[in-house]
Amino acid sequence: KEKKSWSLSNFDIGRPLGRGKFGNVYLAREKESKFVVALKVLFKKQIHESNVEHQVRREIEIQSHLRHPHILRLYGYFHDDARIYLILEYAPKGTLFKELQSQPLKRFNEPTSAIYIRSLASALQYLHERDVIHRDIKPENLLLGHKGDLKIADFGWSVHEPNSMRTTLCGTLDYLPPEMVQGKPHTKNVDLWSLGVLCYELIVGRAPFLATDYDETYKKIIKVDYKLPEFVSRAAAHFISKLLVLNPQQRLPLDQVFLHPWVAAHIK
Ligand SMILES: Cc1cc(Nc2nc(/C=C/c3ccccc3)nc3cc(N4CCN(C)CC4)ccc23)n[nH]1
Repeated sequence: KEKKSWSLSNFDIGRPLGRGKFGNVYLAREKESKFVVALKVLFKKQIHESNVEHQVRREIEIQSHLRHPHILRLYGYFHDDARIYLILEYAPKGTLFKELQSQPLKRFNEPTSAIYIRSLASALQYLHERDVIHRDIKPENLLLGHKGDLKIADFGWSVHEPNSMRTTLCGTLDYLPPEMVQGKPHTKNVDLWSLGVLCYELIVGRAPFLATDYDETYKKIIKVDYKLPEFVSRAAAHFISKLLVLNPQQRLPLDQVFLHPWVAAHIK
């Protein structure tokens, strides 16, 4: 069917949901259908100045063709002279980052964590089958649908949550694998490392290579220097140790992730 062309006049704009480097994300509603969406506004000037036009085009091209329950939908886009607007799926339960912070112990129990990890692994498998890699899977970029189900939302460009200290404090090194922090070419196995980092963070409540400064974090990443607290089960510890592996080729492949006892044990 013919793609409808959208414009700002089709939408009622609601509250801002978050602030990005290239613009903000707003709650919005399409006037005719009353369909609620998230409208991501990117400023052409800033995109041009940061020379990321190609990246924005790539993001739009890739994300608009993806259809998976754990990947946030991009329904369409439009632009005016100053801005590009992305019409995105609205995830009503916010970011996993906020959900993690709202936990009494700032961490999830292992069954909950395993369900999040399993959802992510199925989204990554879908992406890898389509040769799409390196989706920024840190908690700030993961949203929760109305059933609390995970959605990878690739906000892409160094986004600053309204009050998440992380982006300012530790920068984005936390989730990057050794091959990326050393500027080597990266393969889809970077996502396996990030899955391990996320798993650690959900269960422990902080990133495995967290350090006071950039260089400290860098050194810990390239030495794969992390410790697991006592309360982490042996099955979880084993699972994490199979993903946080220096050599990208030796990381547990996604089809093995689903078979690992720690992940398989918590299938409802
Ligand atoms: C694209 C998108 C966002 C989205 N939903 C939401 N995004 C963001 C924060 C978004 C954001 C955007 C840019 C930079 C940083 C954060 N925060 C949200 C917070 C929400 N609430 C309602 C539920 N509360 C428990 C927490 C606060 C709900 C939806 C949110 N659906 N689709």
